[in-house]
Amino acid sequence: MTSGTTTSPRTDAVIEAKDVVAGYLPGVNILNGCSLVAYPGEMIGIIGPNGAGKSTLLKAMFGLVRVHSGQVTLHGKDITNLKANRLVETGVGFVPQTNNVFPTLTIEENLRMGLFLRPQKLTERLAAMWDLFPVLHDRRRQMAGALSGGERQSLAMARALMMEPSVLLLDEPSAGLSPVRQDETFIRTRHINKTGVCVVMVEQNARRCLQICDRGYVLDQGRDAYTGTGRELANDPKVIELYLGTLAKDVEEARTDKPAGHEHDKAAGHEHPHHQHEDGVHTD
Ligand SMILES: Nc1ncnc2c1ncn2[C@@H]1O[C@H](COP(=O)(O)OP(=O)(O)OP(=O)(O)O)[C@@H](O)[C@H]1O
Repeated sequence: MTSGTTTSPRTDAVIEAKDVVAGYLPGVNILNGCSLVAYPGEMIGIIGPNGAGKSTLLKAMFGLVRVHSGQVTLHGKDITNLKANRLVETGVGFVPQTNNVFPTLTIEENLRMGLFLRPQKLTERLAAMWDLFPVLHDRRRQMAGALSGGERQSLAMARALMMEPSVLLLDEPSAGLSPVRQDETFIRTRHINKTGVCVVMVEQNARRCLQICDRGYVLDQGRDAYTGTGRELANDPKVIELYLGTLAKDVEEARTDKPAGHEHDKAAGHEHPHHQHEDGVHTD
């Protein structure tokens, strides 16, 4: 567990935001020196109180909110304030929370739109998406507007994946879904992550987010207040006081492989190695 701005000796970051100061209006900063790093293969969750700047951080990483100072890098290359189309070309995929599909286009047309920068790979990428999302293949000629919330979320992710991004930025993928569909979305996201795509997602469902992600960031007032594994965050008294409330107990109860006699591990800082189920759900 670290507190405040994170620095790391590692040099293999996939995407990194360093001390980002950003906002929507001149003179009004929403992010006040916010940092986040995602390493190869990681799935990162961003949680925090309402208005903390979680979505703004994702948007700043995707060039949708002006970064006034600080830097965003992809594989060490500066991508700060690049336009969204350049970022997509470079390897960043972004799925906004709403309006993330073209409702009057078919599912297949939506996926074609996702690859308009590289049409020569269409057949190959469509096949990969049908593999990942069989339900989309079955309904490929239907209008996207006819999809359920969970299916639409799948299509939005598939569209972003058409360009084979190094990192997928997801803004509240479980928003508006029933608990069952939320869980399917989390597990599907973990599955996508296991195909080699780094995932950074903002989530309101902090409990589930901390269970399934490799690491989390707790944002507060536009800063990365805390970072650590889900278990570290869920058990940190300061994080609980700031945001989580009774969450630590919930996360602990969700453990299915809790061996007898390991009660001391519940204390923050007594980490033991992760155990991971095939669906990617951490249960340590
Ligand atoms: N387009 C915008 N123009 C001006 N201010 C905005 C805009 N979008 C967000 N804000 C402001 O930025 C602040 C942070 O918003 P943001 O959506 O990043 O928070 P969040 O942590 O994602 O919150 P929530 O959990 O409620 O979605 C809020 O005070 C919000 O009012």
